[in-house]
Amino acid sequence: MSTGAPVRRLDTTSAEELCRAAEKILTECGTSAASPELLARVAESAGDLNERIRHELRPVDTDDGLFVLRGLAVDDTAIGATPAGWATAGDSGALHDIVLLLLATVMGNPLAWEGQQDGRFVHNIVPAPGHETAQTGASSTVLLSPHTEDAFHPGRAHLLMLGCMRNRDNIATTAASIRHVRLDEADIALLTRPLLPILPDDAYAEAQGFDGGEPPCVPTLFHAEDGLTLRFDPAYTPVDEAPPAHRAAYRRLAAELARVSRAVSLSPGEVLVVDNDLVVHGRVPFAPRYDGTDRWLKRASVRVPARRTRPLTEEHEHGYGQAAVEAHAA
Ligand SMILES: O=C(O)CCC(=O)C(=O)O
Ligand SMILES: [Fe+2]
Repeated sequence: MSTGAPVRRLDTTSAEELCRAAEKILTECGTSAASPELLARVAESAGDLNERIRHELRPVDTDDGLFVLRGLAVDDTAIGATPAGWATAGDSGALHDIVLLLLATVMGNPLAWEGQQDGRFVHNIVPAPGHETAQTGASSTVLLSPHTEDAFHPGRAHLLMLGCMRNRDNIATTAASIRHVRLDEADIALLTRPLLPILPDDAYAEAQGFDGGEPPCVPTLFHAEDGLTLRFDPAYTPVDEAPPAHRAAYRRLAAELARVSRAVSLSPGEVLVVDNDLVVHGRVPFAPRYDGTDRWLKRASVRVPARRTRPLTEEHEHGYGQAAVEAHAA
């Protein structure tokens, strides 16, 4: 069930075609872990997918800044137990990693990070013991505050994909679009000024130790050709260092995002696609089960070549020494 999110539906033939393509690649490569061979096979296979699949994966085209793709199936028995953490997930649900990579490749260029989840292109998002209150995907009992994915980095995704494997308690992802927010011109003017840095989040231990330069100050809002975009991660932004007027504007933006926030509870097989320049996402708190039946999402990040949704000055940021790795040659 998804509350109010635009839905796009893959027909059965297309879903089967995707599944067969993924099975073939998995048989040939034996794993969904990144390798040049796997990525080459994904690129080739994505190029052969039918027109209807391409149509359903057209760019996000409403102010909601997201859509839910339905029609794919997940066999709850075949995927096995929910892994106890990303580090031990290995090839669990590998077929679905490859399906997600194929979809990501139709929409753009999948991204991986050397410093996150062993450089995999598809991440496992599961609650992990000891991380309950972290501000990362591994948390559970706290609200994961609304954020732009990898906001600290100039190479962050344009699109974020969350594919649902299991979600027995219907735990919602939250999503709030900057295009639904009401702010006055003075607040917008303040928030388009580069006054505050966004520091690397707790999923990036190495980047947090970076000593190769000062954290760059970045604007929170940006006037792109087709409207406002945002780069927002309050849990990793030292908002208290800004002058009072700026702080107040930042708080009003946060309140507006909370006001327009929607809950999207994914069912197995559904894939949520979020425009990471328009929408901040998070997750409601929940009680982890830790018995192999926990909520389990697969996450992929996508760069869309030639998108003009960000200030050009981002190109000069050091990115805290983290390198985003693109799956396919540009
Ligand atoms: O668990 C969720 O619904 C979202 C978690 C999250 O922020 C992410 O995976 O990037
Ligand atoms: Fe996230």
